[in-house]
Amino acid sequence: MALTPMMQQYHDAKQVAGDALLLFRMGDFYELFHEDATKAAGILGLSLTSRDKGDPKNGKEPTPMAGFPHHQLDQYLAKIIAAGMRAAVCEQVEDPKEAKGIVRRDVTRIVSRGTVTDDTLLDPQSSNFLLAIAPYESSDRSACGLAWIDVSTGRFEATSVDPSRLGDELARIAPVELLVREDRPPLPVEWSERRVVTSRPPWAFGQQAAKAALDKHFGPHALEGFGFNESDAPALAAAGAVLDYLVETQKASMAHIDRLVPHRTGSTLEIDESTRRSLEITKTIRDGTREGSLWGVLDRTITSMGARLLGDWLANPLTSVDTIVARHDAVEELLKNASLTTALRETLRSIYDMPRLLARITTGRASPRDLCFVARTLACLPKVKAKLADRTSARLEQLHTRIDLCGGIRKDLETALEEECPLTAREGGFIRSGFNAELDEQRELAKGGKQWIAKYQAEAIERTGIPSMKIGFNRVFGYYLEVTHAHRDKVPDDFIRKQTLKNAERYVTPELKEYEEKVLAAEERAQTLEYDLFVELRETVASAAKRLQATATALAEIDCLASLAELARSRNYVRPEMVDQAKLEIIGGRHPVLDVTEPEGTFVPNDVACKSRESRVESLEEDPAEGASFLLITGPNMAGKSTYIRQVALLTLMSQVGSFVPAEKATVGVADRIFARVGASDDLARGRSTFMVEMTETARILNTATPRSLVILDEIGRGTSTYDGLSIAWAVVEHLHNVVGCRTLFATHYHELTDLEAQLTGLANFNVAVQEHAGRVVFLHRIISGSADKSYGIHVAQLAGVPREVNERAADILEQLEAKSAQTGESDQRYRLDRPAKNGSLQMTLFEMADHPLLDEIRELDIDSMTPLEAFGKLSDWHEQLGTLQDS
Ligand SMILES: Nc1ncnc2c1ncn2[C@@H]1O[C@H](COP(=O)(O)OP(=O)(O)OP(=O)(O)O)[C@@H](O)[C@H]1O
Repeated sequence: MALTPMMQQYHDAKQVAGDALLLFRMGDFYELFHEDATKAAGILGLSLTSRDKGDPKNGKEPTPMAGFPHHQLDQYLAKIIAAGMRAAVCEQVEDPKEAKGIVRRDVTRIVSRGTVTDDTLLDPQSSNFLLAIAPYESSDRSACGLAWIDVSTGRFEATSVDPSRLGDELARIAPVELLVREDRPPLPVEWSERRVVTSRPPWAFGQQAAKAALDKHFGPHALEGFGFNESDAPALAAAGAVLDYLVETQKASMAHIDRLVPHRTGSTLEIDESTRRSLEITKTIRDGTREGSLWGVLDRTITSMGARLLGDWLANPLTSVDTIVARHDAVEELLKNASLTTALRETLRSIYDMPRLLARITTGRASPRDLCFVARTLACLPKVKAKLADRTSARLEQLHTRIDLCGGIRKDLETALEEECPLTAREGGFIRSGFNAELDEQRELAKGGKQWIAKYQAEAIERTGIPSMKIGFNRVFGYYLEVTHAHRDKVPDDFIRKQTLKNAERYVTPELKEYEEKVLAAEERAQTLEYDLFVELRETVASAAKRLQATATALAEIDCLASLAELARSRNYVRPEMVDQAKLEIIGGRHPVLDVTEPEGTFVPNDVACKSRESRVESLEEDPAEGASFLLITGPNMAGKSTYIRQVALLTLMSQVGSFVPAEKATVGVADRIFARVGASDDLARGRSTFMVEMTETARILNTATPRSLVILDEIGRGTSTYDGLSIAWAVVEHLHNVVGCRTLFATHYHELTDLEAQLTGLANFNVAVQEHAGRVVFLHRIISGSADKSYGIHVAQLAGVPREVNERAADILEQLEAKSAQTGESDQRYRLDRPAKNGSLQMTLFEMADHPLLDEIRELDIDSMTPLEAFGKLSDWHEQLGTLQDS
């Protein structure tokens, strides 16, 4: 059956929309049809109706249909986006009055999580990145290009990474939507969950398509100017893919995306996905929220752009001492000058989210209110600039210079706009009177006309003696005089009847028509003029977008620095001394989150001192008693081991972000990478057990840590049997101490490991002090030198409410086991790993297996040629064989 012209138009639009829900504008409604209508009815709570009755004879079902009034578009877009779907908005693109035949319609934009620009659909405090992943393979290289755009601010960056680092980069950038090649296997669940994943054809990721898209947008040769080179081919392929997608779906000017910034590894601290999660830098492990994370505690910013920048700083701590020190200098100046900081923060309260306003202005989606917000922000700039006039630190000096007052634009906006402006330009009334003579004239005419109509009504009442007669207006007849049936006989002859209602008649007169034309024409003219003036103003601001954006970036940074100063003041933080050596000395350090959440004064501060093997060797020549590189921390459950080691990692990270730290004194050597393996987590989604996850992460640390890194490890080897676990922990300690030599804090319950202090010169034992009082333990949370005497596991079980008889039985068993082990001379170290210094090969001393053939294999093993993961695999293998042997 042939389609009606309108349904043909619908089908054409649906081709463009693809899998996005097509919102098809029909008069004052957006309608959805077919499958889209059925889906929308479920997601959006719309009632499902049908457009026709179908054709039962030919087996044709009625066409499902659902819709909503046009003014509710934003509300429904928000729901569609929240449901992780995309929506294609198909508008009427010509005036129905002027249409010959059916009105023309076009898909004007495709909206998804990663392409929204409306404030109502965005999280003010987070960037909203759309990220493309471009797989890249050449004869000598396999890489992944990544490019991410925040359309709501215009930020655009790209990088090339080794495919193994893809998860880390996704955790760092935290995009909301991913563009992937449709012919590649689906991404692992943990990368795609809570994100929209949009498939794109392979050609979209090709080098040629990318070059064409980038050249078209930025102009030829712009990329070299941005600092890209030949080795960046994967990054550029991704950049082209993401830009091309925007051009295709947004159909608006993307002029605000005026730069593509290369992201270079090495300039920022490398933090892998699991470390980011374990340290709870931007969200908590428990519920994935900002509240309770480091970001939540640190953020005292006033503006949304400041909050986003701080999030960005936390995701990308610095590695250059000079740049970090420049931030610390600025924070210190603001901390010392409290009145300046208070005044700056007060002014920032009147500043709006400029990057997002500018994005809407340059893409032509701004409202008069957006322009009004720009004007208000510009009005604050002289105050901010004046306040920074006497600054002394280099960074504040630079920021002061970067604030461009944009006086001309401010004056234009202030003379043109009313104090309060409406949300849509069509509402009108936002241009000040006196700004444009023609507009004033038309407004007067329209106003005068309305007064005339009121007067005409009064005169008509007097002339006819019909007191209830009133003048009304509708779109069909324009102005009319309404007379109830009771007064019909008093209607004069010059009234022309137009419409009969149930209780009344409607009439027009020649005079009424004449004035109506004048009024309506004036109103329409005023509206058009006002809209044109609005577009002109919008363009004035858009043409200065670059200057305004640079000023906005400076304001965001001032907000961040002032926020760090305010935090340092209110929480009593100190400035860390940054050094270019791999050492760390903290006195009276506190965990930044527990410091806030624990009752005031109850958190017990602790010290730390360690330095990498290299720095230790250097300083040993001066002072043989200089600190260790490897701190082994034992202590009862619940004593505070994990808290302590995390605290050390967090204080290092905070220092490199530019923040002061919760401590009495801190000297921090810049780390190139921080690794945290804290707490057991499994990854059932990828079919990996807790132990497998632990080993993969551990292997990665051993393979990638450098002498400049900081490693914190908690309970390594806990996910397997005691001896396997101990063997692995042992080997890990040796590798980190002997081979890597980086600063390491290792919390463990394997007391056997404390014996290593005698063999490994850079290893020092620490434990967490407890007091035993009337059979109960009291946790002092104080880290002291030396190893713990026992685990107090049973005491903790008692604290946790394990029934008394179970606890007593456990204590009984423990006693018997200890007695047995004393008798036989056996200890947990039966299967200890022994590394003869001579050939460096790892051997296992299996006391009970003197003649087992496995021993030869073990003796011959060249551990140095294996990766740690291979070595662990081998160990597990042996233990398994040993187990079978013992069982038989
Ligand atoms: N320095 C401290 N001051 C005050 N309270 C602390 C301190 N350190 C830890 N705590 C408290 O002790 C609790 C347990 O700490 P943590 O989880 O670090 O212990 P743990 O030794 O790692 O335990 P387990 O071995 O059972 O994992 C924390 O939740 C915290 O409330």
